[in-house]
Amino acid sequence: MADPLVIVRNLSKEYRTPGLPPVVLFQELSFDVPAGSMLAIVGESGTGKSTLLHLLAGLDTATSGTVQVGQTVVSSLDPADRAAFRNQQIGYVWQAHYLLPEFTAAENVAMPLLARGMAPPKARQSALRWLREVELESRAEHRAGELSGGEQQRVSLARALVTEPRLLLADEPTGNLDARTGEAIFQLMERVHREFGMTTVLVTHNEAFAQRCGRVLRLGGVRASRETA
Ligand SMILES: Nc1ncnc2c1ncn2[C@@H]1O[C@H](COP(=O)(O)OP(=O)(O)OP(=O)(O)O)[C@@H](O)[C@H]1O
Repeated sequence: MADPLVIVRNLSKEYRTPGLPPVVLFQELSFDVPAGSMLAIVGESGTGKSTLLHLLAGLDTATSGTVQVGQTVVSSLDPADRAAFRNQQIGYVWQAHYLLPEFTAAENVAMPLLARGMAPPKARQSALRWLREVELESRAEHRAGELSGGEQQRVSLARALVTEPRLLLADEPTGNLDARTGEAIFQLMERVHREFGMTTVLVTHNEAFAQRCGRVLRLGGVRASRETA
C-alpha cells in the first residue's frame, strides 16, 4: 500500500447559530487517502460531502481535528498560506464549473498558471496540452460560454490539472450532466488517474461511479462510516 497523501484525524465540523440547534455534520472522522488512489465520498444530501472537500482543500476550517496533505498540516495554516497551498498542490473541479464565459477555453485553462506568474506563451502551451488530454483541443479558441455542459466540465478538469497538482478534488463533476456525458467525464477522470497516478477524491451521488473508484467513504448523519477507505 502506498504512503498516504492525505491524513485526516478526528475531524469534526458543526455550525452553531445562536437560538438554533447546532448542525453537526461529522464527528471524529479519521481516514487516509493513499498516494495514487481514487476515493469517492458518498452520502445523502446535506451530510457534509462538499464541506469535507472544502476542508481537504483548505477552503474552510474544521471545528476540531486535523487535515494533512503531504507534509502540510492544512488545518493549521493561516488564510494566506492556505491560498498558497491550494494554488501549489490542489486541483479543484467545482460542481458549477465557474469558467469565465467571455474567455476562451484556452484562456480559462491557462488562468491558474498566469496567477502563478508564468509567462503567457508558456501558460498557453500548457493549457493547449491539457485541452488535448481532455480531447478538447479543437475547441481551444471558443469562448467557454459557447461550449456544451460536458465540454465545459472537460475545460474545468483541464484547468484543475494544468498546475499538475498533487491532489485532485472534484465535487460532483458529473452531477449536472446527462448519463452519457457523465460517463465520458468519469472515464476521463479514470484515465487521468491511471496515466498520471493522480490522487483523486471525488464527491458523487452515483453509486456505480463510487464503486469504480475502489475506495468509498460514506457520510451519514453525525456518523461517517468507512467502507473500503
Ligand atoms: N454557515 C452554515 N450554517 C449552518 N449550516 C450550514 C452552513 N453551511 C452549510 N451548512 C449546512 O451543512 C450541511 C452540509 O452541506 P454540504 O453542502 O457539505 O452537504 P452535501 O452533502 O455536499 O450536500 P449535497 O449532496 O446536497 O450537495 C447542509 O445541511 C447545510 O445546510
